[in-house]
Amino acid sequence: MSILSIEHISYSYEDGTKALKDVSFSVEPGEKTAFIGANGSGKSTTFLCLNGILKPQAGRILYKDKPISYSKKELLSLRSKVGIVFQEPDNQLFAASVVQEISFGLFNMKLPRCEIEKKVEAIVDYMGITPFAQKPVHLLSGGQKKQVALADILVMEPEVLLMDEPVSALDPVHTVMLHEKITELPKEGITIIVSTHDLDFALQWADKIVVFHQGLILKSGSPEEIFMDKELLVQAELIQPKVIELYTELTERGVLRENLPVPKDFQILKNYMIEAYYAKI
Ligand SMILES: Nc1ncnc2c1ncn2[C@@H]1O[C@H](COP(=O)(O)OP(=O)(O)OP(=O)(O)O)[C@@H](O)[C@H]1O
Repeated sequence: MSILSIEHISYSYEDGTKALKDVSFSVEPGEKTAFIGANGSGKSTTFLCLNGILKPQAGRILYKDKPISYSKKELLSLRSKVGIVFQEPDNQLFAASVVQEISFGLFNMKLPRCEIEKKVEAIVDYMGITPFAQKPVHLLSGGQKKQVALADILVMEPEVLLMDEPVSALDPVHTVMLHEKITELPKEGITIIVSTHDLDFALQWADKIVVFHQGLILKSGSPEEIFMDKELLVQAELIQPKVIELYTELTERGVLRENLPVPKDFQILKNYMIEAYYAKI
């Protein structure tokens, strides 16, 4: 069973921009998927369709193999299971204080106050936002808003998390923290789709990469399949991660032996080189 799939969807905005043209793909439960593609290639529009905010003019979206019907009740139910963290947190945050913001959805679900307080406290702690938990949202920095936006969604315990550019505006420490969280969450059964321009992160993190270009999906596959395909990357206006470029060159020059697994980061490549060095002396 796929948890989320789209079949032949097309979406045009009111001004006539054809943002998606016959796009199909599916995501399995617990899978870590990265959407990559140049600016304006259709990644965010796909997110908005997946969460039911936009309704495609053609094609259909299935949640757990059942097509979504767009009735008010079903959309509410879909959005409680498929949470979206927007690229711009200001599109998502509107309550006065951080704690009120994170509690809002739980109050809407009419949970008992003590349960709400417990859940909010746990998520504030998990996301490391205790130092500014009582602050008004509009006084937070861009990166802090980003953390609150994620807490806001996580507290609702979604089954699928859509994250549009999750680390833009985050400093290095919070980038690492967020990367750790989105590596941990799938182990707890949450399916995550991330839209990112950070191809090094996509290579390390994702199980599956989906390449967007001008409203089309050019290819989806494992990080190795995608990032070793230089022609595809040129067509998609993307740049091959440096670690793969170097690995390819070292293999072609015979410095590294053939058939070593594609390295996901420079630490692995360094280990290959140390091994190659000792094999030669
Ligand atoms: N509200 C809108 N009205 C009209 N056109 C839009 C609207 N939102 C997006 N578009 C257009 O739809 C196309 C796809 O945009 P989308 O935001 O989905 O791309 P993206 O891949 O997420 O880009 P980025 O990497 O820059 O965030 C672009 O041509 C964009 O200009």
